[in-house]
Amino acid sequence: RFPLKDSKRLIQWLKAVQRDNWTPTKYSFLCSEHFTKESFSKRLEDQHRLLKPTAVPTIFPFTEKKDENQDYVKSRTEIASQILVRDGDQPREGGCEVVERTSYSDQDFMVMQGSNEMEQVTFQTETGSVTEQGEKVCGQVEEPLRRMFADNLVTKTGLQKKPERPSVDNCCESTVHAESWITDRSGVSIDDFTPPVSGACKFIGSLHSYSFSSKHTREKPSFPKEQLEKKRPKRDVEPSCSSNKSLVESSPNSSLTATPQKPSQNLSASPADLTPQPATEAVVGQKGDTDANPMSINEVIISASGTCKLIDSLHSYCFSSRQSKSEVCCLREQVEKKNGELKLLRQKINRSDSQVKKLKEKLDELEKINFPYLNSLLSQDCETPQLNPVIEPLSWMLGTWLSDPPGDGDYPTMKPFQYLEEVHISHVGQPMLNFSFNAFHPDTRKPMHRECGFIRLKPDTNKVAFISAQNTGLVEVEEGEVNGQELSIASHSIARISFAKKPHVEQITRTFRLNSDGKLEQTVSMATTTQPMTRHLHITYKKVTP
Ligand code: HEM
Repeated sequence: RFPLKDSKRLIQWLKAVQRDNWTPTKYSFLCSEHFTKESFSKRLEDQHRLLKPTAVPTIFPFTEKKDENQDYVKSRTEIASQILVRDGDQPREGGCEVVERTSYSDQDFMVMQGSNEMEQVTFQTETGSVTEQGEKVCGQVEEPLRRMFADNLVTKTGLQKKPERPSVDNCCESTVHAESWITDRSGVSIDDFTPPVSGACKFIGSLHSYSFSSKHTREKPSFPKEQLEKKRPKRDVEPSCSSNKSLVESSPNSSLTATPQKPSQNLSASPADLTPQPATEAVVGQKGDTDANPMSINEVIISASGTCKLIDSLHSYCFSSRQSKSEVCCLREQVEKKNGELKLLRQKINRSDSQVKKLKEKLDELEKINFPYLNSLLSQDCETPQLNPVIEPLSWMLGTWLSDPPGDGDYPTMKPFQYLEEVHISHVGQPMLNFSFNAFHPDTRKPMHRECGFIRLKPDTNKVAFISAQNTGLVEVEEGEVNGQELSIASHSIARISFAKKPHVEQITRTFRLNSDGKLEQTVSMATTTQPMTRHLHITYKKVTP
């Protein structure tokens, strides 16, 4: 820094600088290149190079010597006195972050012009290697981050607007190199890095600006210098990434109000990583000036890269969050699609249910047809009237009976056959029994022989009359006796339709018996016009109703 408080030395400096119409401020710095080796001493504790309080710059490759010009010297003296009157504040540490390359009379020398506005950027000679280091660090970060960093740097410094000056020394080479690195990527907006339509990303993106503005705030650290010095790593220490904590600590005056929580386990840098590192020797002046410890550009790069890494790690949460949201949306679409399919399936099921219901009804009908005896069972719901006492001797015949096993049929004129038969013998309170015999084919369940009629008892006797009408066109009356649980009857009269099939039956005998096992047994014999009395049927029934 220019020794603004030391008028004598300030005049010497200004005289040496030979710059017209220029007044140094507390943000003005002179490059260490303009001082002899002897102008520096080393700090005992850390061997840090310090400018001696008596140092005056002497190294200036001017082609013209103006130091002999008395007017010029006078002018320098006036300027120095004005400064002393106007500027009573002691320059503060870190008061300059950005330096300006200036020249005078076609001669290049370095004056670092710092301001809170970070107007311009120039690298010092010494920072060249460190800048490369910074670039290396930046090069390790992802391209979007680099671009974002460059964008921020350009935006903040207005580098694009500054015409590039020809370089004449190492400092300037560094400058040019850095500028080209920056301007090559200057067209990229931070929005390019920030995911679109993401409030969180925008917010985190805004933290990048804080990562730079926080450098400004380091000009005015809230903690004592000693504390700061302890936190500072050595200059030759490789800068590392910063943690979230360090971000907060390094920005004591930042208006950052949100503190991201635990951004990444990978970022393990200590809080000291983001504390201002010692500026290059070129910007260190006398003892009083050593307090002025501005951020050099390499520190900006390094710290910014570390901070940007940190902020970048926050973005990963945004991305994962957005990815999760995307997955949720995807799943929601799938669920909606499945719901649609489910709705269609339900409609199909309803239709199927309806069809099943109809089929079931049809099946019931078919079962009734195929198993007419079951159908008969259903009809048993009717309340049975009181049994007429007249027919009490035949009461053992009451009930519904099913063939068990299938009945056997034979006759000399035919092959033996089997058949199923259901028998209903009931009463309605009258002095007679109602009966129906329905035979079915055992395999096809097709109806075969059927007959129905009445069984009457002659009151107070065991004489029984059996009146039957058959589907073959035969009408007959059989009479006989009931003895116990056996009824034996024989044809009394037979009539038939005129077109009855031949051979005509001429005689019929039957026997009903209730066996000891509770089964009803029937035997039918007949005589036809061609065959003598021969058994035609034999069957036993199992009672299926109480
Ligand atoms: C009391 C009752 C019945 C009488 C009077 C009767 C009478 C006859 C007569 C006259 C014939 C002809 C015989 C021949 O061709 O030589 C016949 C045949 C036959 N009957 Fe009966 N039948 C009776 C009950 C049944 C029953 C319950 C079945 C059981 C399914 C049955 C099944 C047959 C069969 C399969 C034939 C031989 C084929 C035919 O001529 O249709 N009959 N029956």
